[in-house]
Amino acid sequence: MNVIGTVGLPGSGKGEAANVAETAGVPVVVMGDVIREECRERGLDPAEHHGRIAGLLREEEGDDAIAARTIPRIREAAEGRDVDTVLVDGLRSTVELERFREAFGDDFTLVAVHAPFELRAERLGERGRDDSDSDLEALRERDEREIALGLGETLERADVEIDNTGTLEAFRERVREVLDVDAGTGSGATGSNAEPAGGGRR
Ligand SMILES: Nc1ncnc2c1ncn2[C@@H]1O[C@H](COP(=O)(O)OP(=O)(O)OP(=O)(O)O)[C@@H](O)[C@H]1O
Repeated sequence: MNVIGTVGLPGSGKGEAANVAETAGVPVVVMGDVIREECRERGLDPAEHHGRIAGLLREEEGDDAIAARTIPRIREAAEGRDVDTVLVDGLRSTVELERFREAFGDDFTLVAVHAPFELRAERLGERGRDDSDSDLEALRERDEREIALGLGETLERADVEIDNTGTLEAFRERVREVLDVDAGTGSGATGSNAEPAGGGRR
């Protein structure tokens, strides 16, 4: 099984990469889902407590806690499906990277998605998912928080780099190349069980 992890600063294009994977029938495991689930188990609203619970999990179970909890989900995502690639969205630190390398060895590939600050700010502003993203200062703070967690160092240790400074279509094509899937049929090297691409975009 090939496990492809993505890493990138806020707004770099990780979510888009995950959309491309899903459209091509490649299962996507989102590390943040582990935290959302933990929030619910503790009776807390994830929208409000996500950051605090992520920190708490790391304190209680170690810096690799979220990666450790994600590993069985990755294996489950591939189980019973005619796929041999799984995409993992949400790596944040080298500790997590090491945990994945330990679990999957050479089958783990870290893909860094890069886009400059101004472009990310513009794209996040356009998306309107989070009002504060249109505020450059808020994005700068988010960047700093992520870098403090170890995201910068993790980016530097990527196996594959994707530059997301061109069109969305060019980016999607590059992601398909890295995932080794086709746009048209969703079949590619990951198997034939995939849904047809094209209409599945969120
Ligand atoms: N090449 C591109 N051209 C135009 N828009 C893009 C491009 N790449 C991504 N976008 C858009 O920019 C926004 C941010 O991208 P995306 O959500 O994939 O980032 P992200 O890395 O997942 O961010 P976050 O960490 O905040 O979740 C999205 O609306 C996405 O559709």
